[in-house]
Amino acid sequence: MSAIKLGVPSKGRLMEQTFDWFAARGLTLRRTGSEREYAGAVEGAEAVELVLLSAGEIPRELAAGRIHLGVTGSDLVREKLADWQGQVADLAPMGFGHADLIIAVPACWEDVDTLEDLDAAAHAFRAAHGHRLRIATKYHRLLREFLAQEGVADWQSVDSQGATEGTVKNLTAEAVADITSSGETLRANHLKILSDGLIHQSQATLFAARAADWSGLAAPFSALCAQLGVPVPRL
Ligand SMILES: Nc1ncnc2c1ncn2[C@@H]1O[C@H](COP(=O)(O)OP(=O)(O)OP(=O)(O)O)[C@@H](O)[C@H]1O
Ligand SMILES: O=P(O)(O)OC[C@H]1O[C@H](OP(=O)(O)OP(=O)(O)O)[C@H](O)[C@@H]1O
Repeated sequence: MSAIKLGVPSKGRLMEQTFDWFAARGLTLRRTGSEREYAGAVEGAEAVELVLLSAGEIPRELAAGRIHLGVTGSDLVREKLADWQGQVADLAPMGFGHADLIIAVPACWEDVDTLEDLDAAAHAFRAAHGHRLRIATKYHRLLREFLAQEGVADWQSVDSQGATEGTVKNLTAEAVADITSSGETLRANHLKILSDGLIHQSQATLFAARAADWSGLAAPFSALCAQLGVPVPRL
């Protein structure tokens, strides 16, 4: 018999809080095998199979229909999938994994507090240096869409897959677009958030894949949605 494949983050706080969220709804998810083996089991629901994946890969697995359901950050789905709403249905915000995707600039840039100021600074920067102001990020799509919508021009993104706040000190970027939760990393790196520089408020979210093969799964899926207390989406 086919089963509903549920993809969840394979490690860390996101995995533990995901397990807790399902446990509160009567579903026991657990890792099986050795501590390092990415195998899992589900108890308490019919025809649900656990797939442990990197949080960053869950959007792609959903889009490809290789998993039916997936838990990951709402930021990652928006960043990794073009037309994300055409590819997945948003079933439930889960109330953890909160983080803000923001734009920050050096704290010593006294004249730059807003996106309008950033736009002016970017024009001045290009005139002075002959190349565009660099914003380091791993959220290229969200940053591009946000700044286009807000009318900021004359900037370029540079890729940074980690330690993004360090790029300004290392002189590989003038500004950053990254996730923050406590704000400690920004403060420690002498960066300040633009007052209107909030791109997305992210949290862990349960998504359903439109491209997955749902044939024969309508009954277990309805039962699962009822158990989780979420409406059955139109896929
Ligand atoms: N400091 C933070 N506080 C809260 N949430 C965070 C923080 N940093 C990242 N997140 C969120 O955690 C999720 C996973 O982030 P990220 O892609 O960095 O995963 P990772 O831990 O590097 O895992 P993997 O490499 O397995 O994908 C994202 O949705 C992100 O918004
Ligand atoms: O506001 P704070 O509470 O200080 O958290 C923000 C930091 O957390 C994340 O990094 P992570 O630890 O995931 O490492 P990364 O640099 O590899 O992304 C994010 O990229 C920030 O660097």
